[in-house]
Amino acid sequence: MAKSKYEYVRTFEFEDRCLQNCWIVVRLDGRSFHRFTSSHKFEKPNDKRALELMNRSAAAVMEEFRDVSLAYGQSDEYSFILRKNTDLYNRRQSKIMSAINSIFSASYVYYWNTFFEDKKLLYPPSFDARIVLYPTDQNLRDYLSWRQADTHINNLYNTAFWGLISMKGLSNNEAEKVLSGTVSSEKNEILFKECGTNYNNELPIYRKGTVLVRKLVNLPPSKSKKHVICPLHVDIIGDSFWEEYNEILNLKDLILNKNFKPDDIFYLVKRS
Ligand SMILES: Nc1nc2c(ncn2[C@@H]2O[C@H](COP(=O)(O)OP(=O)(O)OP(=O)(O)O)[C@@H](O)[C@H]2O)c(=O)[nH]1
Ligand SMILES: [Mg+2]
Ligand SMILES: [Mg+2]
Repeated sequence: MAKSKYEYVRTFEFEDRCLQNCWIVVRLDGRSFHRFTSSHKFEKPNDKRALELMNRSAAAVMEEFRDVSLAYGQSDEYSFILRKNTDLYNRRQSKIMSAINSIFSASYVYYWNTFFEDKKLLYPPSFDARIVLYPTDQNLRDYLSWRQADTHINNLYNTAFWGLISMKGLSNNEAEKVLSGTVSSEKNEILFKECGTNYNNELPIYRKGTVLVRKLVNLPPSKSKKHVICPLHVDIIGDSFWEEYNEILNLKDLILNKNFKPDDIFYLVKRS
């Protein structure tokens, strides 16, 4: 086909392929969610429905892209891990990042009413995105450990902060002063003594965040093998998670999961 004289503009495009052999991590974060969560009166410090909406939207990304082998979310952020040998979009950064952000953001709006039946969406939420490449398995695990440690630090602080305000009647400034300079064990103790709350009894979804993993399971009634995405609220810093889900780092196919109970929460991947 003859080329038009305008064709040369393509030469301005640049190559943005992710380096081979690296884990690709896409992290999304809600833009100005301090404002968004207060406009929509999210519960403090954690709104379970909002976290479940984030999880549903992240599962939509995993339904679309098989090469996302794991995702981890907390607060207004989600990280998506693509297999290190993926050739999705020829590993082009801008394509991968923008497609994931778009599916996630659209799903967040699409599923809003499923989780907030009684709340109207007042304005369009939006998310920023970045992409980071990690060359070693250890780097990838350290990245995920960093995000889960962040979940713990923020959630312990927020639980103590809002506990002092709602149960002890302190002002924001007073609560901030009580917690200033305290280490984790002191925050745990303040929560227990002042608010009667044992931090360990807080919901795992708040304390650990959510990791989305793929499983191959037998589902009733036909008992046929189905590919599902399961939200887990478990430790991903230690070795046991990585031993149980060793196919993720070893880039192996899923094997039938015998521990799966059909009343576990899961999202069915429709196109097999
Ligand atoms: N009430 C409530 N607020 C939440 C919840 N999850 C997240 N947030 C709010 O969302 C904010 C997320 O923090 P950041 O991502 O650092 O800040 P941001 O306001 O989104 O600003 P940028 O990310 O820089 O655009 C928190 O500071 C909270 O104000 C929740 O479950 N309940
Ligand atoms: Mg944010
Ligand atoms: Mg954030």
